[in-house]
Amino acid sequence: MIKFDDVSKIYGEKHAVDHVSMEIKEGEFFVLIGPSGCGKTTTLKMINRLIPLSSGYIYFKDQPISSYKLDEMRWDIGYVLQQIALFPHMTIRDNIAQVPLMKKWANEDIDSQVDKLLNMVGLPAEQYRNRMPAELSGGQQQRVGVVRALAADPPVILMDEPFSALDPISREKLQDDLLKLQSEINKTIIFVTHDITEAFKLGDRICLMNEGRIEQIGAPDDFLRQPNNDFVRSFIGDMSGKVSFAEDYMVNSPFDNRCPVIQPDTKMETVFKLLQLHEQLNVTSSGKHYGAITRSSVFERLSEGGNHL
Ligand SMILES: Nc1ncnc2c1ncn2[C@@H]1O[C@H](COP(=O)(O)OP(=O)(O)OP(=O)(O)O)[C@@H](O)[C@H]1O
Repeated sequence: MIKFDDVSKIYGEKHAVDHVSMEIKEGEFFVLIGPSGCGKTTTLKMINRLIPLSSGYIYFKDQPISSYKLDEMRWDIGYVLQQIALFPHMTIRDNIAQVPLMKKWANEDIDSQVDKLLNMVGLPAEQYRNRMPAELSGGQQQRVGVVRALAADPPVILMDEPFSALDPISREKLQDDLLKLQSEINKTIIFVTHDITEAFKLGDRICLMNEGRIEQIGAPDDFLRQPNNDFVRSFIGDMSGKVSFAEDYMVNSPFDNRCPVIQPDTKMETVFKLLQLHEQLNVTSSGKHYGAITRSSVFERLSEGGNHL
């Protein structure tokens, strides 16, 4: 869907992005992560031509991005920022309707699209479509930002730290909702964050950058099992402790035969996500409820040396 071929961006002497080649597949949730200043935002903004390339090529649907008419390309690539700027004098509906209007959608199609998307992100359309932005909380405005980016049905959405200004609870909720939304609409999402937990939770694949270069690209599991080098190891450092815990859990879990979500062949990253990112798992099998387990109860019992959960 998006391909980088030896792309660089140079400011003066500095390579903000340094000979990057990578491919982002259709329908993929692709996360760009790395320390501050490593080139994440520059990489993202080159895709929708907010920043011109110094050298190399970026392809969108097999065509160089420079071959598209700028407006039309941007309509096909939604964009969500950390601080979304809704037009304060327009209703939520009108804010969302801007790109569909430019694409000359019929009013009734716009209305049904706005309502459908608002409902999908947990803002019942009846209640929210006619409100003004000032009547929404920060988290609700961020949801509208996601809807606005999706409004004209673009195949690709770029997201630049969209949840980083939110409190942890709203942030986790929005991450969950975005994952659910992604499973329903199956867009290609390229998501910038500097939060490793967020990257592991959301990403099908993660691209870890450092000083404009790619240190590693792969599924979360690849990072955990086969970090490319010391930089990767130290970047995911905190995560590795959690991994050995998840591995212990896999080995010692008495739930293997009962828990429908954790089976002996369940990918480690799935177990990891379940345990680290959900405080509680409800364990059921064949309609029978075995009760709820939490991370801390697993921890406690494993550390007692037993596997008698
Ligand atoms: N317009 C500019 N002029 C000069 N240097 C720039 C410009 N924009 C970015 N840079 C430099 O390019 C490098 C990459 O910046 P970029 O914003 O892509 O990093 P980032 O990984 O997104 O960082 P952060 O996580 O802090 O947002 C940085 O060293 C930055 O100082």
